[in-house]
Amino acid sequence: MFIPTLERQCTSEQREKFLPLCYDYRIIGTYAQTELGHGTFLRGLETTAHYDPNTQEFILNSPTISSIKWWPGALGKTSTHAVVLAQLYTLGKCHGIHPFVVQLRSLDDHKPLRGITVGDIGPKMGFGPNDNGYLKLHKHRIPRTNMLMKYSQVSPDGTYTKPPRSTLTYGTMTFVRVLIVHGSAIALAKASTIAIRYSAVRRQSELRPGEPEPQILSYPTQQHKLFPLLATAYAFHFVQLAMMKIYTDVNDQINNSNFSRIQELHALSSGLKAFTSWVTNAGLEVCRMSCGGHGYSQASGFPRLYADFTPSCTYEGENTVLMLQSARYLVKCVRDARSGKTLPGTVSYLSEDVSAVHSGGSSGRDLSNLDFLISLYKQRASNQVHFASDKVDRGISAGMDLVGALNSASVHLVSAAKAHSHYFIAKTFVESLKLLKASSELQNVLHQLASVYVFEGIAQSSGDFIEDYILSGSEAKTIRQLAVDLLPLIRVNAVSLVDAFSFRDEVLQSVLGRYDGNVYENLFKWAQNSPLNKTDVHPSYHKYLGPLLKRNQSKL
Ligand SMILES: CCC/C=C/C(=O)SCCNC(=O)CCNC(=O)[C@H](O)C(C)(C)COP(=O)([O-])OP(=O)([O-])OC[C@H]1O[C@@H](n2cnc3c(N)ncnc32)[C@H](O)[C@@H]1OP(=O)([O-])[O-]
Ligand SMILES: Cc1cc2nc3c(=O)[nH]c(=O)nc-3n(C[C@H](O)[C@H](O)[C@H](O)COP(=O)(O)OP(=O)(O)OC[C@H]3O[C@@H](n4cnc5c(N)ncnc54)[C@H](O)[C@@H]3O)c2cc1C
Repeated sequence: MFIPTLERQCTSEQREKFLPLCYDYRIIGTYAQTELGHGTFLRGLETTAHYDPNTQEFILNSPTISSIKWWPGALGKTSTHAVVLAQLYTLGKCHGIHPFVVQLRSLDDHKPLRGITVGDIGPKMGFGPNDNGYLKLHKHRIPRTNMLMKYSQVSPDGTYTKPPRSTLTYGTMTFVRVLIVHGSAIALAKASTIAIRYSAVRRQSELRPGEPEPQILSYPTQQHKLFPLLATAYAFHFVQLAMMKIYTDVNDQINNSNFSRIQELHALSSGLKAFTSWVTNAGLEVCRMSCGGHGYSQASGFPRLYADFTPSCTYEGENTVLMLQSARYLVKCVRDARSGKTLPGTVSYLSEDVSAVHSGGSSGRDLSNLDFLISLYKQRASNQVHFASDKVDRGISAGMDLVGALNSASVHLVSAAKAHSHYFIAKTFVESLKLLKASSELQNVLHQLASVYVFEGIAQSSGDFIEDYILSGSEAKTIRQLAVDLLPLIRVNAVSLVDAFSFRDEVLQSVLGRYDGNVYENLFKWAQNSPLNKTDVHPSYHKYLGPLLKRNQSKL
């Protein structure tokens, strides 16, 4: 996050000064925003940067315990520098949070500089090798030119020039949220690879006495746990490509001083970051449990995969908070549509009339037709956004201010943003396959995956579709069965579909997910390396167990 911030928020002189140092690893940096007291509420950050025109320096200070920076990755022991987000004061006025490059440690002996107290925050649930750190600043002075000034400036006499948009400071977070959509796709692909390969190796239970034990991958229930997640990993792959394309397009526009799509990008990236990381987080646990007892061993790779992935739901914007950000934009779009404004691409459907139950056009309600089903996802998203939006309007009519009305409708707003994100993902998956240049055999296999994704998505949220009369109960049941019918077809290619992710064994770090399938022999080898097995008789025997056993035996 250090380098992306410099790349986005430096002036050209600052780029020339800082970036070569970073690219050559002459300095190592971190992004220090979150404090003990505040992570989500950025306006509440307490670190201050007071400008002193006499020396042309900023004085950085952590005025309270709650203002100590807390969590930044590699801050504790590794980083020599940080981008510190602090409340800017100049000529007696506060101008909100701004980014400052702060040197933390000497480049000669790595000792913290005067005015800097820095350290590691202690062990976490995962991320063991990362020294997430704390930082307390005591009247620490930095040159004026260390404030990142691409968008807002403080001139030598202290005059402040505000940015064209205050949220441009948040640009790095948007970028990393887009990367987390990609990270979700990767994590789910890894977990599916481990679980599906292992399920092809593992045999368990005789269906009928005397029959060979089937591979557990042959059980429909096992397929029903894993194949929708495999399909989801593929869906997330295509959606992260689409998200990155939108990000790049909007970022290019921003670089040309066109800020018209910032809000759309913020809403979409926030919704997709939250949706994909929540689904992946839950999916990793399903994959682990689908491997039975061995899934609980560190040898499976799941404990580390889960512990390292799960903070994705929290960092870079806590998921509920981001869903609310996304919903806030959707509500605004409903208002804009009602007042006759044209809505941008990803939300244009909110101005369509989807209130009538969809007839399905000339082909009728063909429940296996993906285009038809995507139109039902659209209808569900639109209904939920309008429902939540109406709740907000009713709150305002009842005398609440906008903030109060949004807060009181927030449970519905989160559902609406989830439905919007789900529609975007399902639509993107189906549309991406249409554009893919692939053999008809491959298209066929990918179509099966897209179908199971779309069918299962409806089956798992059937209440939403039935509540709003988008589907009848019997239609929802039919779609649930269509998903089940696909499982044996996907079974044929399941191992190839995870092999296609092409994770090397060193990357998966899983005995269960080994490419060669040689699981049992390697589990046995892995266990030999347990520290407890260094000696045949463990030292604890001599200290505790031996005396206990001997004392009790002598009583006999
Ligand atoms: C590997 C990773 C390691 C992890 C690293 C980290 O975690 S690093 C730490 C990561 N930390 C976090 O991620 C912290 C999470 N917190 C935040 O990002 C924000 O403070 C907030 C989103 C909660 C908004 O707070 P708020 O309610 O106080 O509101 P406000 O006054 O701030 O904004 C008002 C207006 O700004 C709009 N807008 C907001 N963001 C963006 C954006 N990115 N783009 C464009 N626009 C944006 C918003 O829509 C609204 O527009 P409107 O409706 O007025 O037209
Ligand atoms: C592994 C890891 C790495 C990190 N790396 C960095 C880093 O490099 N740099 C950095 O600066 N930070 C980093 N962070 C900090 C991270 O960005 C914050 O923890 C995150 O943004 C969440 O903020 P919070 O901790 O204040 O959560 P809180 O906001 O306190 O969330 C707690 C609960 O309150 C709810 N809540 C909060 N506000 C609202 C609201 N307005 N409406 C409804 N519900 C609300 C949330 O939904 C949640 O359930 C890291 C964190 C972790 C875990």
